Amino acid sequence: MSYLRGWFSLDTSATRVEPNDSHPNQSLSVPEIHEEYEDDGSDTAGEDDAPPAFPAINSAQRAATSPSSSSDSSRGLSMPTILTDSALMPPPPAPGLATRRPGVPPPQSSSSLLAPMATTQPPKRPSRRDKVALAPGFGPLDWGNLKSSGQDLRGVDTLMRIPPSMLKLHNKKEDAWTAINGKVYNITPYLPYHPGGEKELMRVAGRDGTKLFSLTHAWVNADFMLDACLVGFLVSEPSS
Ligand code: HEM
Repeated sequence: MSYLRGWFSLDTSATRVEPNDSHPNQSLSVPEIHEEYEDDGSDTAGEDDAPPAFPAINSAQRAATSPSSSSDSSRGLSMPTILTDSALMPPPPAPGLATRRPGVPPPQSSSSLLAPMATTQPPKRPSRRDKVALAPGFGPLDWGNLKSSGQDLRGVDTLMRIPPSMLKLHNKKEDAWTAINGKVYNITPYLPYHPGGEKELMRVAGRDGTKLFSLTHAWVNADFMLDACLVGFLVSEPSS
């Protein structure tokens, strides 16, 4: 501790630094550097500067270490214990990745590190019931091309006001109309392009198909799909 005294006392051993030209108002008191920092015990009777044992003598950490080094540890000089393989936590009993099969659940084990079941299922195949093989040249892009070709897909000269009794007359494949959201479309040209098949599409021929259409695929934009097939607007039956 004696070496610290030089910092706090203004005794004569402090070297005075005279102000120089560049800092005329400053003066610094620099302690004289002592030869050695070791405590000689002469003026610090009763003080103990030895660092505390770490871990503390009675700590749980020390109690957990090997008793063979107890004599060293009491002086805080113990070496850390190096764990052998058998002292380490054993690895989980998971089977290798090579044994995993998609769709086959891993053996039930709470300690398994395998991915959860949901990610081992094979992709779901679409239901065959709804799948319809479209003829070559009748895909969505082909329908888009036909719509923009300028070909007449309406079959009428002007847009009409169409009551249900008139709609009803157009229920054949060669002449099929349906109403979706108040608009009447000629669906005959679209029949071979419909991804759900002709048969399903014909279920709404000659009638208001809004409900069945929305129940089947509300996300499909009929307005856009059939804009080139618009023939008129559904109106209520005229009272005669
Ligand atoms: C009247 C106007 C209709 C239009 C413009 C239309 C259009 C479409 C379109 C664009 C798809 C493909 C949807 C997708 O991949 O997400 C589709 C699929 C389908 N549509 Fe329609 N549809 C119409 C009416 C109907 C009707 C009345 C039915 C009968 C219930 C129907 C049954 C189906 C079915 C089952 C599919 C699924 C086909 C598959 O994924 O393989 N559609 N339709």
